[in-house]
Amino acid sequence: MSNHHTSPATGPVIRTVGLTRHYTRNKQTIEAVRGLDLEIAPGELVAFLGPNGAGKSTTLRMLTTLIAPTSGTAEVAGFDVTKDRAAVRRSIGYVGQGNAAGHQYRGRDELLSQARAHGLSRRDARARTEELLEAFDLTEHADRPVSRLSGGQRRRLDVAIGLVQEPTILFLDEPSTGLDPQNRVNLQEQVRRLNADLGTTIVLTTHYLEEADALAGRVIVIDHGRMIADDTAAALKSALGDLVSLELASPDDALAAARRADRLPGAQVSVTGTRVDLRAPFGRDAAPGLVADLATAGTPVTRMEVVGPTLDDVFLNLTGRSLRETNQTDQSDQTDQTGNELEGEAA
Ligand SMILES: Nc1ncnc2c1ncn2[C@@H]1O[C@H](COP(=O)(O)OP(=O)(O)OP(=O)(O)O)[C@@H](O)[C@H]1O
Repeated sequence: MSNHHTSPATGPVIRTVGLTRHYTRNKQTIEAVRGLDLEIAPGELVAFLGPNGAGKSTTLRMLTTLIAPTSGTAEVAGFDVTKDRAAVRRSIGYVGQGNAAGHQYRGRDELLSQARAHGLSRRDARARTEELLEAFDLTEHADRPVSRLSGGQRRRLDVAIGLVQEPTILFLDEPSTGLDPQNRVNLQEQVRRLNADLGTTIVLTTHYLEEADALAGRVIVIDHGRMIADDTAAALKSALGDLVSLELASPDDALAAARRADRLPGAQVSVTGTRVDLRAPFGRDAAPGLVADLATAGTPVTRMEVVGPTLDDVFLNLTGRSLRETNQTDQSDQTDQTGNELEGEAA
């Protein structure tokens, strides 16, 4: 089902073994990333999904050579991120969480000079610039100094700048944070196109479930510095299965129905009053048979609802917490964003 396993002909473009990063804060050790083993093949589109503070940015910053691993190794484009930093940097594009554009410049000029710096002809540079301005809804703001753009407009410009050079491996750290839904969709479209048309390997972080789901490809779920799942969104969801909710005539009937539902392979069953919730792989397919059985047994179902699983259900099942709630309540880790150390000059 999943197509992300390395093909023997090419080998991975990103490989980590036991990749680990600790921080020390107030004499306490924070294990931001704990023993990550990962292989990403050329042309994959991978989303790291996890709540704030899960270790997504730290992983990306190690892979882009901005910070050094505490232990373990990582190779990007065949180069070691600690021994061969310059070579790694030449091979990748990176859009961090901060702002990339110079404040006094105009957005259009920033894009143009980036495009020229990456070797595009004047004509191609102009075409690429206009295309990106259009794609990110920036055309009418393109002649304003960056300092006078809104936060969302600046974020869009950052991502556009990261896309100018069309690198073979592109890292995007929370590219759509701060974007409105329309621009988020535009961005996803750009990312998908880059991946599909040019075969660019793309690794991005997100805490938006919808984004990881929509970009599909491969989703790596990270929590507390560890990889807790790694597959396509579709596979992660289908392994969890559909939620089938049955309404019975009485609580006693509900208990009887639950006992029957419990026999389905892989079923997780709970009863609330007259309602039976059943989560099972292929729950949708099993539901009609179950309903028929219950009718025969004299405990008929009065109402049934089948809901497909979401990635949030997947996260909830793995961690016992909802990713949505985790992101709403766990804002404390956000405060440290600017305190990130930078070892050596930026890429
Ligand atoms: N420079 C730093 N010094 C100390 N602790 C840090 C530093 N950078 C990150 N951390 C801690 O490491 C853990 C992982 O942080 P990281 O930024 O990698 O998470 P994240 O999943 O990217 O979250 P976010 O979505 O908020 O960026 C958090 O507990 C964070 O507070």
